[in-house]
Amino acid sequence: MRTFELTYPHTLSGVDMPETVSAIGFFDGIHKGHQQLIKKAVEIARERNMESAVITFHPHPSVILKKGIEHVQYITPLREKQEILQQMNVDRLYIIKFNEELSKLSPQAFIDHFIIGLNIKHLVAGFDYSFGHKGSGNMQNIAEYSRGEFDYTVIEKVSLDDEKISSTRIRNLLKQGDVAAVNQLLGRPLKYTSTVIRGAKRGGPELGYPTANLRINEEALLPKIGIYAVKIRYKNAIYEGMASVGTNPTFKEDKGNLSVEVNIFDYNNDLYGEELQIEWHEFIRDEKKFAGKEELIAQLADDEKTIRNYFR
Ligand SMILES: Cc1cc2nc3c(=O)[nH]c(=O)nc-3n(C[C@H](O)[C@H](O)[C@H](O)COP(=O)(O)O)c2cc1C
Ligand SMILES: Nc1ncnc2c1ncn2[C@@H]1O[C@H](COP(=O)(O)OP(=O)(O)O)[C@@H](O)[C@H]1O
Repeated sequence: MRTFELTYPHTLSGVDMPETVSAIGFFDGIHKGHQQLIKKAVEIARERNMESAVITFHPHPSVILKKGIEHVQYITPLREKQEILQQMNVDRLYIIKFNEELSKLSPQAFIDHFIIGLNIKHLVAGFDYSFGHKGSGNMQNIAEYSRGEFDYTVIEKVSLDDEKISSTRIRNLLKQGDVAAVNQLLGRPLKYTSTVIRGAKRGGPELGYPTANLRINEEALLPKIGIYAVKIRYKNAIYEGMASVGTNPTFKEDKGNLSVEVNIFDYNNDLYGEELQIEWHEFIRDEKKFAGKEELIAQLADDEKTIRNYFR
């Protein structure tokens, strides 16, 4: 997959670009609905002997339009989005960096610059996709803007349990800690990739449960504070383990600071500076303040038992 970072105006010339079939959208999460849409673009590209493409936006337009006030966290940070699209056999990824001027383009100017201008011959988008100033262009009136240069496919609402699959629904489930339901909507386990940093050096020596502390990735959404059954990918191997998202209230010196830590089962080696990928599988319990470390240790032993059973 080739990636192109564009802004408005971009300097790519349509005549030098291959003809593509392109999916367009913000696609946070690349959930099952998004997947249908992107697969459709890849499929039509194949039929027409064209390259497949995805047009997306980064950062989220609201970051630009609210002048940096809002700090957006993503279900799939950009790097993960790229990995997933690559796996879906997308040939070209156009990442558009939103700006004030772009937000003011008329629907016709948007289409001329970013669709016709990138030599897109077929566009695939969701039924509720909109474009141009204040979103006045949409998939119902897009034919008025196409100048006969491209045609399009509209993907209807994709539901699970009678409710639309959407990034908002996934964000709400994450706030409730329901990672199992999130995984259903994503069609794969939710992931969190980061680097192991040093913690208080308490887990191994004092508790008998070493925990790899992950650097907080400001761009990534986390499930709510609590304890989770997880799988850990490290150097092409997969381990089971238990993760804590929280502030370690039992130890007041950690107070207020959010940490993401994971105890990896059947593993014993230095991980400082290494990159791990956590897959969230199930919410186990809320974080608690224990009277002392003996009680926390007993709870950790119990969590381990619960989680080993869960994976069995
Ligand atoms: C599975 C798991 C469950 C945990 N549950 C709690 C908890 O309920 N309350 C709490 O104060 N800390 C909890 N912790 C966090 C520990 O307090 C923390 O991992 C320990 O203090 C080690 O910190 P360190 O890695 O900075 O040395 C949990 C950690 C793990 C891995
Ligand atoms: N099974 C394991 N799970 C997690 N970390 C482990 C494990 N075995 C060894 N380690 C190492 O031990 C470190 C955690 O030990 P810990 O005493 O909790 O220190 P820290 O407070 O610095 O995280 C990890 O960062 C990793 O390098």
